[in-house]
Amino acid sequence: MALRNSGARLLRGLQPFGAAAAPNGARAASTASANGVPVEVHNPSGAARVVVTKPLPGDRWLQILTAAGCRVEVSQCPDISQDVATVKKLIGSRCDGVIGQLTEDWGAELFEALKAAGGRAYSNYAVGYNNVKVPEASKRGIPVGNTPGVLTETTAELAAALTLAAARRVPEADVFMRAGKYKGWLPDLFVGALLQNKTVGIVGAGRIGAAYARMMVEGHKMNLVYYDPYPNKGLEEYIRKYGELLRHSGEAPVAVRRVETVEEVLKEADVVSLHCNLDDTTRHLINAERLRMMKPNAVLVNAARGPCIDEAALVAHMKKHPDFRAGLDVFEHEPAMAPGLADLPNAVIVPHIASASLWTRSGMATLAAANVAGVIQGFGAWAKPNDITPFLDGPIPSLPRAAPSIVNAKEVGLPTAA
Ligand SMILES: O=C(O)C(=O)CO
Repeated sequence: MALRNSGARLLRGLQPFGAAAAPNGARAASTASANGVPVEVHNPSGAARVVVTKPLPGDRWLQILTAAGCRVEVSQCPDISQDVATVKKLIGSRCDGVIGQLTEDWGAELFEALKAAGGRAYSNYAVGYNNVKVPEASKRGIPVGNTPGVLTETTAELAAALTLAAARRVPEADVFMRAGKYKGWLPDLFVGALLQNKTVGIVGAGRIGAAYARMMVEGHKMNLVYYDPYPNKGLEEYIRKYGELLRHSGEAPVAVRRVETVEEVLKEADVVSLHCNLDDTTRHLINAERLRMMKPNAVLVNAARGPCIDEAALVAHMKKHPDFRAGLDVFEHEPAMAPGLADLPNAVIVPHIASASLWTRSGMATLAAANVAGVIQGFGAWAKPNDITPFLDGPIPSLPRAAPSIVNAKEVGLPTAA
């Protein structure tokens, strides 16, 4: 069921993102039609045409594109997910670049349409890009951007919130209160799990996984066990130093250990949080067999990608083990949920909002725009993709002359720019 944009905005209680924003020096938006799809047009006389498939928050992204001489057309299509046919209409016969969404299927058909329209750049408005068949873009010489760095803490905070909510049964207790069922304090009312001094396990110790691990280790003095094909020495060092600090203060120190297999994490941890990319090696990483390896009262958190968990197997496991808890931000077949999931009191479920802080969502827009504007202006790929802060504030004319994060820079021969 496609929710209409306007309805969704009402639900969020927000003004439409970017509507009629007139960035410095640019004229206010007008409306037009791109092959029947309504669009809002900014900087109509811009030399390069850039399509943005959804309204985005803030207006720095628009300032960046208009300063780069782009005419910007923002889709006003009311469907939440725009299908390939709609995006092709938006691309039309001339399009220099697109900022697209993780809900769109960017494969051969769309990259062919973009190439045929003279397209030179694509950026996902997301750090994850499992919706993008990058080799199809590379084959056509189109750089693909993403938005790392600005989601790290926001996403990790939501994963931590899901962990606490699941461990301490917050949504269940909230529903109970609202139903007027609270008749007085009881020793056994909504008894949950204490996190302090337990073991948190993470699968994937990249930026977001490491930030989450720090939050759980520092905040709750948990020990960390992690699986990642590559050691995260910085994280290990940080936790060792924190352990030393605790020891000096007369407290039990915390420990960190990298293990060789996902199974070791699952067997050992009281809380397991997934922070891996979705690819063929991580699809159904958590299946019935691996769920059985976990402690029957463990907490499983997923703010990565839904298909990393076999959701039907999870539902069956949670029915059998009512003390097993899950905190899920993402779902295998979004926006649908596996039958029975929504009825489980031991599941905490939220609608893919891990990156939903205004700072992050605006920063993602800035980075996506800088990716597209950078490539269109002939800049190379930013040499320090782990430090995108120079793009986030400061006057637009002084931005680095680079595209902040291009995932296939090497494949398309984009040079590195400092
Ligand atoms: O950026 C991503 O990959 C998301 O899932 C949404 O923020």
